[in-house]
Amino acid sequence: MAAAAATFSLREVLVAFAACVSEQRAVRVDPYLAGWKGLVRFLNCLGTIFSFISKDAVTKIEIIENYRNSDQREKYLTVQSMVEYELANGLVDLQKRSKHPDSGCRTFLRLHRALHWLQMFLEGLRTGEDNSKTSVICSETYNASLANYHPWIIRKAAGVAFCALPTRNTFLETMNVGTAEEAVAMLGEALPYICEVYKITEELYAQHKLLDLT
Ligand SMILES: CCCCCCCC/C=C\CCCCCCCC(=O)N[C@@H](COP(=O)(O)O)[C@H](O)/C=C/CCCCCCCCCCCCC
Repeated sequence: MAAAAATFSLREVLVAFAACVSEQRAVRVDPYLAGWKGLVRFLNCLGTIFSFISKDAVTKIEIIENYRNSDQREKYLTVQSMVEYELANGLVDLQKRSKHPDSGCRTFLRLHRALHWLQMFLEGLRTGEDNSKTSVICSETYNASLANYHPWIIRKAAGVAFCALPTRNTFLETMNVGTAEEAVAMLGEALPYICEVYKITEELYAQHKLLDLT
């Protein structure tokens, strides 16, 4: 775990999410994906029991990266331009998944919902007692957010994986920031950026009635 953990840096994740919001309050896709990639690296340090989660996150990241590497890459520069482009060109399955099963809007929504969980989880870690259990913080925040969109079998598998999480202090020390106290301070620095990205995206998706894409 120690060698793999060395490749993760909470600072890099913070910098990525800090770079997401433009002066016009648009959410830039590239740093958003870079933030998620950093988080997936961290998840991979925690053991193979989390592989099914990181694989799904990587699949979603790659779908959007493919749009960013396509001829239409400029349309996918920000979440705002992606929504505008895909809606204007009928590229989103609004009722049920059919002709455009992996639209940018649908795929981004999955990461956006996961960002809500992340926001609550990091806040729980930040404010938790020294001896609190990461597994409890994780399952409580998961049940209050992402679990609402997952079938029983995924919820069950996630619940089993959470039991393998280390204690809060070991978890904080794995973040490569220094002591647990220093990691808590950096979480306090990172959270406002993550919250802002979440809030802007949530408003955009609500405005276009995209929050329930199946
Ligand atoms: C700052 C460092 C500390 C925090 C470290 C957190 C690391 C988290 C890294 C990645 C989180 C995973 C993001 C998962 C995205 C899930 C997207 C999703 O909801 N997918 C489902 C729906 O997709 P479609 O079928 O509609 O295409 C899919 O069914 C999900 C499958 C996999 C299971 C997802 C379980 C998510 C649990 C999230 C908690 C992660 C626990 C991390 C422990 C620290």
